[in-house]
Order: sequence, then C-alpha cells, then structure tokens
Amino acid sequence: SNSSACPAVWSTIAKDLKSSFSGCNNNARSAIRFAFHDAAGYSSKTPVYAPASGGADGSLLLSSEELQRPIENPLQSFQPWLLAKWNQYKDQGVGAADIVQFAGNVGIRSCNGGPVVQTLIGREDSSTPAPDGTLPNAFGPGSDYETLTQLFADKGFSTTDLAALLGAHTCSQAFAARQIPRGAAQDSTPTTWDNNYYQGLQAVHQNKKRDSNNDADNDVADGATWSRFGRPDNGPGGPGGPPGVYHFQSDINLSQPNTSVGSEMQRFATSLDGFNSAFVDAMGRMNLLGIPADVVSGFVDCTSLVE
Ligand code: HEM
Repeated sequence: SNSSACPAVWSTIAKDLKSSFSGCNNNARSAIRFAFHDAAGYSSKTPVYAPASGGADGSLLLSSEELQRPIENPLQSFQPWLLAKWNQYKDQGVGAADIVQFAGNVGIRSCNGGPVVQTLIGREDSSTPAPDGTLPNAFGPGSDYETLTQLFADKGFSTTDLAALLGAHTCSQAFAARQIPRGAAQDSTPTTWDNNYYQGLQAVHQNKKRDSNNDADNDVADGATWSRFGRPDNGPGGPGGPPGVYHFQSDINLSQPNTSVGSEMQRFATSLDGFNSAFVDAMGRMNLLGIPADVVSGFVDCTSLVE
C-alpha cells in the first residue's frame, strides 16, 4: 500500500468525522461497532463470493435485510447517519465499505487514548446481505466460551486476537440489550480507551472466587441470574446508585481465568500497551476481512488521516 496515493477527499472526510465523533460520543461508538459488524459477516464456513464473502464489503450500510436482523440492534438508528455521510462523498469516488471501516477507525481514535489502526482504502462494495449467523451473541445461546472462540477462529482470529478485540468494550454502552439497564456501560470510563474493562472483569471473577458459597449478595456467585452480578463493580454507581458497569454474559464467559482468552484478558488488565498493540494488529485485519490478499496489496494507505 501507498500512503502518498490516499485520495484528497479522505482528508475532508477525516475532518468531518473527527468533529462528528468528538468526545467518543454515541455516533463514534456506534461507528466502531458498525465497522465490526460489517466486517465480521465473513466466515470461512460460509460460501466464498465476491468481493469479500460478506466481510468488509459495506453490506451492512447497503442492505436493509442485513441491517434489520435483531443482532444489529440498535445500529438501525445509526445507519441513516452514516449513509447520509456516504451519500455526501460517494460522487468523489468514496466507497461504502471504505467509509464504514474508516469511520470505525476514526471512532476508535476519537476516544481518549484511542489507538491508531492502520487504515487502508480501496474496497469493493456489495449490497448482498452477509450470511446470517456470523455475529456473536452476548446473552443466552451462543454466548458460551466454546461457541464464541470457534466463531472468531472461523474469521481467522486467534484467542489473543479475540481477547484484544473485546477490549473495544472499553468504550461501549448497551442500548438494545434487554438484560441490562438501557445505556449501561461495560467499563467505568466509557469515553476513555483504557484497560478498565479488563480490570472490571477480573474483579468479577475475583468476587466469584471469594464468594463461592454465598449467593446472598449481588455478585457472580452462582452465575444464576447474571444481571444480579452485573452490578457496577468499579463504576460510578455502586449498588443502588445510577447505572454503572454491567457486563455481558459473553464477556464474563470469555474472561474466565485458566482459559486461553481469559489469560490474555488478564494480561491486558495489567498492560495497556499490550492491549493496544494486540488490538491494533487484530483490528487492522478485521478491517479487511474476506478480501483476498492480492486485492489488499493494491489498496492505498490513509492511516495518517486517522492520527
Ligand atoms: C463476543 C464478541 C462480542 C459480543 C457478544 C458483543 C456484543 C455487544 C453488545 C450486545 C453490545 C450492546 C449493543 C446495544 O445493546 O446497544 C455491544 C456494544 C458494542 N460493541 Fe460489542 N460485542 C462483541 C465484540 C465486539 C468487538 C470485536 C468490537 C469492536 C472491535 C465491539 C465493539 C462494540 C462497541 C464499540 C459497542 C458500543 C456501541 C455503543 O456504545 O453504542 N464489540 N457489543
């Protein structure tokens, strides 16, 4: 890839999106999840088709069938905003798949401490809905450790990659998940990109160990109703306070100590640099999911605009 070839229009888009995403706001966080959900439509277990087998092809922006799936909730309210942005620039040769991933990377960077992910441009678009069933569940069936590690392995991600990618929940809030209060965050500082997310999950497992014989209080004890232990652990609320930190069942399952994902998450809880370098590596590949390597080699590098 060639950075001098990054088309000028992307400078305008970078300025536009940076101001729209300022402070790691709702649109910034939605853009990060939107990029993930567009790209992660790829799986080695589904049929190969051009241009990206359901991966980073813009289909989440272009296919209403894909967008309407419940797993996308509540991105249906963000998509029109991003579509309008794309409509504003598409006559200047801007692709839908490219703007989706570019916006995700600007979103990450807009969070306080957010890293710079390599940002390549040149994708082909597709309005074919990605294969269904390729995205992870946070609660209930499919949110278990085995299913989720296999799901990500099928996209080419190792357990280290998965541990790092989950760290995006350093800046997540949940608005659609009915199992937790609306707007609840997954770490205590949702506009800051840090490793508190991992620390909070460590605390959950610590509490579980400490309290394995006692189910009388609000913790992970018996894992019966996870929302009872989804209390703010190091968050602004504390029991009885305003909504603070609520964990997804998937995040708790994947962070179990003595598992390969869990031990990497434990490492990231104590190493912000370790988290960021693993995240940048995995997210750079997420951005390109399903696109053949020989096609990627012709892409141009617009990373400097994200910095
Ligand atoms: C096992 C894997 C994952 C599961 C089960 C999962 C699930 C979820 C769920 C249920 C929400 C809340 C949606 C809502 O109710 O509004 C969410 C939010 C979010 N997720 Fe994930 N996620 C996973 C991995 C990832 C990855 C790999 C990324 C990005 C690299 C990511 C980025 C985000 C972001 C930024 C939000 C916040 C959106 C907002 O604040 O509006 N997630 N995720």
